[in-house]
Amino acid sequence: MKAVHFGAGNIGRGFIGETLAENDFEITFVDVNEKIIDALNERHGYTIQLADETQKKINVDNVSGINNGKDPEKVVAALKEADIVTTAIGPKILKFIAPLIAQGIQARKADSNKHKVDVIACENMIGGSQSLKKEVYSHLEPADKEYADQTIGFPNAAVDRIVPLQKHEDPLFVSVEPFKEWVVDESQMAAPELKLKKVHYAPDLEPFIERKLFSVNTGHATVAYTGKHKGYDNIGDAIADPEVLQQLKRVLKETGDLLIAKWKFERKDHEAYQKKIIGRFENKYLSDEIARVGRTPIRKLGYDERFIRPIREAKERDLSYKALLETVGMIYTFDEPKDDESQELQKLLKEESLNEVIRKTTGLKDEKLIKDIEASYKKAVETK
Ligand SMILES: NC(=O)C1=CN([C@@H]2O[C@H](COP(=O)(O)OP(=O)(O)OC[C@H]3O[C@@H](n4cnc5c(N)ncnc54)[C@H](O)[C@@H]3O)[C@@H](O)[C@H]2O)C=CC1
Ligand SMILES: O=P(O)(O)OC[C@H]1O[C@](O)(CO)[C@@H](O)[C@@H]1O
Repeated sequence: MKAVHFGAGNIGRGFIGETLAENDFEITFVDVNEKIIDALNERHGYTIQLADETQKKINVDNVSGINNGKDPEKVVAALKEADIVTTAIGPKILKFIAPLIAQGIQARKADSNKHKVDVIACENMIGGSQSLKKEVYSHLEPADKEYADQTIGFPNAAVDRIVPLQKHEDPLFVSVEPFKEWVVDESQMAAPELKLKKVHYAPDLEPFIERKLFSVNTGHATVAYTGKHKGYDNIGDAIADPEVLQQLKRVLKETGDLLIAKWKFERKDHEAYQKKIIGRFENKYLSDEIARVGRTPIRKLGYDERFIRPIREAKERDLSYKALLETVGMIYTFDEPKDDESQELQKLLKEESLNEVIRKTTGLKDEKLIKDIEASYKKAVETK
């Protein structure tokens, strides 16, 4: 069976590739990074290493690569033959690969291919695959859409594994944490008979993705922004600081109370889940930069993202969101030269009123919340 995977980066090679290979797929990675694509085509395999005391190595074989910047027609040809399509490319990049996926669908239609296939976006976002579907459909004619409605699924998914930036001589080598969880919304699949082992299929993804995004991602980002505020550059150093750890625990208490109220998780199970997450962030075998975990702060400040959505929903339910607000204040002080969005945010704060920047970045219209964030930002500036 054949898989086409967009994004041969950290999670692409370090998690999705591993899982597809374990399920006996021949994998075609699609990426614009020439060095990675050349290495995949030279060696047709790469190694993953677990970041724990075992240092276990896992080989991923039967892989090749296509540079979509240079050879888009080869990507369309691969999509024509694919049994599954996956992405781990970044939420903002999905719209750039959508035209190619649309051409792949048109090529399958031209072949009268009735074989059903799922396109699964493995990105840290709510509704990733459905959002990709919208982009893809914007490039299709009505008859193509009808064909796609019958044969192509876009099931949302949640993927969880910490894969930091990689700095090895071998450009394909990836060091990953041992923990991994990939959940797919079964109700949105076109080909539910194709189930991957080691992937969990849920009748409703929402509780899973919210639990993951508002615990792992809100929590990790809190360590990054609080750590940066205190002058750290590395997640391990930041979380070793009792004040950063305390802020993480306060934030997780707030998102936990919301998740328990909303999805009726058992408190003791959820607390065990949170404890495990903190242990994952403290993993001494991983070296993770704050610049990576805090990357693209404007995206992370979004209306449906890991901070503003739990704040909005906690407010609606009369639950506390004090610590979340404090972290949001610190996000606006995140000045990271390696991150373009952080620089854009700092520029915005110099050129426009604070009120305007908060409205623009969060999409909020709630005056009280906007005022609260203003106060929280001012406090973060004073205490930096
Ligand atoms: N690294 C992690 O621990 C996790 C990441 N994710 C999600 O996975 C996605 C990817 O994250 P990472 O692997 O960390 O990033 P990454 O930067 O390592 O990988 C992204 C890859 O996409 C490629 N790319 C960028 N623009 C492209 C384009 N137009 N066409 C083809 N390829 C293009 C890049 O060259 C890169 O190889 C993100 O949405 C992230 O939220 C989800 C869970 C864990
Ligand atoms: O990819 P994003 O959304 O920038 O966020 C990075 C996140 O990815 C992870 O590595 C895994 O979900 C988290 O540790 C981190 O919070």
